[in-house]
Amino acid sequence: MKAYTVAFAGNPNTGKSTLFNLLTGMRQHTGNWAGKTVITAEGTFTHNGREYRAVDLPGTYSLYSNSADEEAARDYIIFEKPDVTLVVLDATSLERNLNLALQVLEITGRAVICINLIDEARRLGIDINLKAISERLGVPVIAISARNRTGIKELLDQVERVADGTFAVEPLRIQYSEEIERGIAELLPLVEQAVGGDYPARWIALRLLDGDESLLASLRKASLGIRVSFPKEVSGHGATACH
Ligand SMILES: Nc1nc2c(ncn2[C@@H]2O[C@H](COP(=O)(O)OP(=O)(O)OP(=O)(O)O)[C@@H](O)[C@H]2O)c(=O)[nH]1
Ligand SMILES: [Mg+2]
Repeated sequence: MKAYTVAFAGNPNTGKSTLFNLLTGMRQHTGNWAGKTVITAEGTFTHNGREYRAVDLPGTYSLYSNSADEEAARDYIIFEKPDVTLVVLDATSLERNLNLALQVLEITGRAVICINLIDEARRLGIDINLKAISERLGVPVIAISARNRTGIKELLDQVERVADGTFAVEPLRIQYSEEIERGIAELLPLVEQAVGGDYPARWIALRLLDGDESLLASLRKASLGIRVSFPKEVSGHGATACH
């Protein structure tokens, strides 16, 4: 049986490495300051008799191309195509953290949302409606405390269901302004032709509209060349940001 690959994505300091260490028995550095994980770490664990390869991605606030960390996390999800991307969120600042979850869902529906630090949220009196978030996002949403080791079995059960297709994901698709949607519609056939069906064409079209040169460079490196050049005034970030 082939091992499933699970990539851990999330904002800095949301407990990705704490969860990674708990599952793999490894000792990735953890700490309470941002940017601890700079090198992607790999380990393995088993659940229900199945082997999983865990990949701890650097913490990022987005998957645009603002830093080497963001490019590394983005490229891993796009090109390595993990069976499941586990998006680890901080339960005490969900609104900010959900931005990254939405971006991951634009790239892949094979995702599970892991709301970590639920112990801290409870202490602060924060009540989270997991069912409502799951229905809205179209993927499983589980609350855990990596520090207290609670919710881990439920989390891995859902990871398994997404990996083996038992959970039929329906990732939320963000509807942008008419102008942006028109741009996507124009670009989409060209992107699909260039990259084929294995890559997230809508996300790539969106990033091209935003002038994301770094993504283009990564596509070229993967021999998925798209012949586009950006006029200077178009280049930049933010036009399609979902925040
Ligand atoms: N209260 C509480 N603290 C946690 C929990 N999980 C992790 N932490 C703490 O949160 C801090 C950050 O944890 P890390 O695992 O280093 O976070 P990370 O997401 O890997 O951080 P980066 O590598 O910077 O992206 C550490 O001090 C952890 O002990 C949890 O479930 N509850
Ligand atoms: Mg880390």
